[in-house]
Amino acid sequence: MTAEEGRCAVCGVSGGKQCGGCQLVSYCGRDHQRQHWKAGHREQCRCFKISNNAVLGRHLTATRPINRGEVIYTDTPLLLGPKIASTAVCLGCHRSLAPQILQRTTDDAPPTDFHHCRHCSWPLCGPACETASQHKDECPLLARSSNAVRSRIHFSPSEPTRKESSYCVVVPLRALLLKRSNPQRFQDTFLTLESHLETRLKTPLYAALRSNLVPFVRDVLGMRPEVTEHELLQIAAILDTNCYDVRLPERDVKVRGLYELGAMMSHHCRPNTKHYFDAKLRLVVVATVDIPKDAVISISYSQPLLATIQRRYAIRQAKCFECCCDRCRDPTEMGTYVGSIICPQCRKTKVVPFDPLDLRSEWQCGSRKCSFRESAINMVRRNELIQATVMALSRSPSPRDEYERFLVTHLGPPKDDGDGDGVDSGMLLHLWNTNVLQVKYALTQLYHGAVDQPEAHLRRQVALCRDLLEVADRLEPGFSPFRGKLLVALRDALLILLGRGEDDLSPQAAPPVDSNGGHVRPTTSVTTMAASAATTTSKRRRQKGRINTEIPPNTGREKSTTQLLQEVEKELAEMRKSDPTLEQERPTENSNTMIK
Ligand SMILES: C[S@@+](CC[C@H](N)C(=O)[O-])C[C@H]1O[C@@H](n2cnc3c(N)ncnc32)[C@H](O)[C@@H]1O
Repeated sequence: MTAEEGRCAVCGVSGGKQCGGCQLVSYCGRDHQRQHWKAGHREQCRCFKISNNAVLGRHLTATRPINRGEVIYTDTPLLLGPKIASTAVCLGCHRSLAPQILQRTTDDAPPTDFHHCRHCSWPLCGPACETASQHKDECPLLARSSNAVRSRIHFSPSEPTRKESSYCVVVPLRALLLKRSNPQRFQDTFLTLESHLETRLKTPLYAALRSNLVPFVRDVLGMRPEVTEHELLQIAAILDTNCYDVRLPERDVKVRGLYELGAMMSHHCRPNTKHYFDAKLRLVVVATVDIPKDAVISISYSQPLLATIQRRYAIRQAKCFECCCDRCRDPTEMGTYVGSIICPQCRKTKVVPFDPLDLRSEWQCGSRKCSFRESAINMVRRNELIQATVMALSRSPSPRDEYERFLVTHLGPPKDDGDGDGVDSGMLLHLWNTNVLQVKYALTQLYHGAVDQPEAHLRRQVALCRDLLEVADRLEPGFSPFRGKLLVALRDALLILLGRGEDDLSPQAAPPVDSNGGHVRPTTSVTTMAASAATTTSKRRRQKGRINTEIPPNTGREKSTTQLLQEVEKELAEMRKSDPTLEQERPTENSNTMIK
């Protein structure tokens, strides 16, 4: 009985009230609605359905309009366990093991080894985890590998977070245990998931799995009668195509999880949902924007600040398909030009791909008056060089200062090269180029946190967050994790500024470079120069109506600290309602340049 027919799902009488959850069934009144709920609608009541088409395969579509912030579903893991290469992790509770030893280590108590399970020898946090539900069924099988594992996984003081590839056997083994305990579910759910096995078999990873995973499971663990080589590799491929990285900040580790509904989510580079994992490691999917009825419900398998070539490459490698979403098809990437550089020939306009979906397609200067052309491969090489520089900076002893220097070097302090356009012609990056964005985002995480920061740093943080929020609005709008993290960083900087009585955010109110009252560390000149370079260059370019004209002016610049803080707090309060993890992860000095 459908809502359209308007008849009560229980008694068939003309009913006036629709189920608010799915809007697919109607009731004559509350009693029958309750009765129907208990009789099974509880499990069926969803705001989405599984659809299928030639491009996406199976995917989720909305069966009614879904509001921004609504939880779309919560999904329990079908399988969970260590990643293919993992730092030492407890197979019982999935806690990282090295931090526990390091905490106990003192001058008097030198580092020891992990606790090794008394039955199978695999490392665990302690005796209690030997009988944990995750571990107890696999333990007798893993015991057959005890000699090999003891010599391979042990605590190494010089490399406490070394990744160990032996962990690649654990989740496939757990899949085989599912096959034993629930053959129907294994057959009907697990084995129907997409694997891209044929493509994966041609990769070096699968060559390695064939020579490591297969003999380990079939010969060492003695499962030859239960599983063929083909089935084992298919299991590995299904896991690689469908697993989520489950970040467990409080356990200091990332594991992989397979979720039945989660595995039905298709990808979009500008997704309409986000997800988090609750205390029971369930996957919770939340709408980040309003989703109309019948729209595809998507997540992103990638990172928003990567350029199209980089995202498509990463997706092809990890998930074996070519993304052709709106953002990938748009040479300007929703007006952000994340993958572009400024034309090395005319220095006035950005270089964009002729066909962003074709790697053989040329890139060309956006100006019709300029003849500059470059192959995609050369664009990739240029980008890789800059990327390598950024990666090196992230490993330097003082990444924050190095990042600021990078911005000064690549965006340039405002200096005129004399050609009359007010723009330094040496600089090929622009304010929203992928490398610049990665560096700016890393800076927001590095500036975040210290209450005793100099005012110049706080103002810099505010400016960086507001700039990146404009990017977020184009690339991951609404309640996205990217916007959430920026809003939290912005809120904290504004709170400190306000606490110091600084209610004026206009550039004129910023302290001059040389009069910081002893607050500012030697890095300030770089900070201030970078901030000033970014705003002035951008202003000049906008005024010139050429480079960066597509970047809208920061209209909120004149707002007072109080006003801006109120707006940010309001949005965060809305976001928090459906995402308790919003403020969970605090940045550290090691925050890298990637968002997820
Ligand atoms: C997690 S699964 C999603 C469910 C899968 N479509 C199915 O039918 O089982 C991921 C796979 O779905 C397909 N897929 C997801 N998003 C896609 C997209 N935007 N374009 C093309 N294929 C996509 C790819 O084959 C990808 O490897």
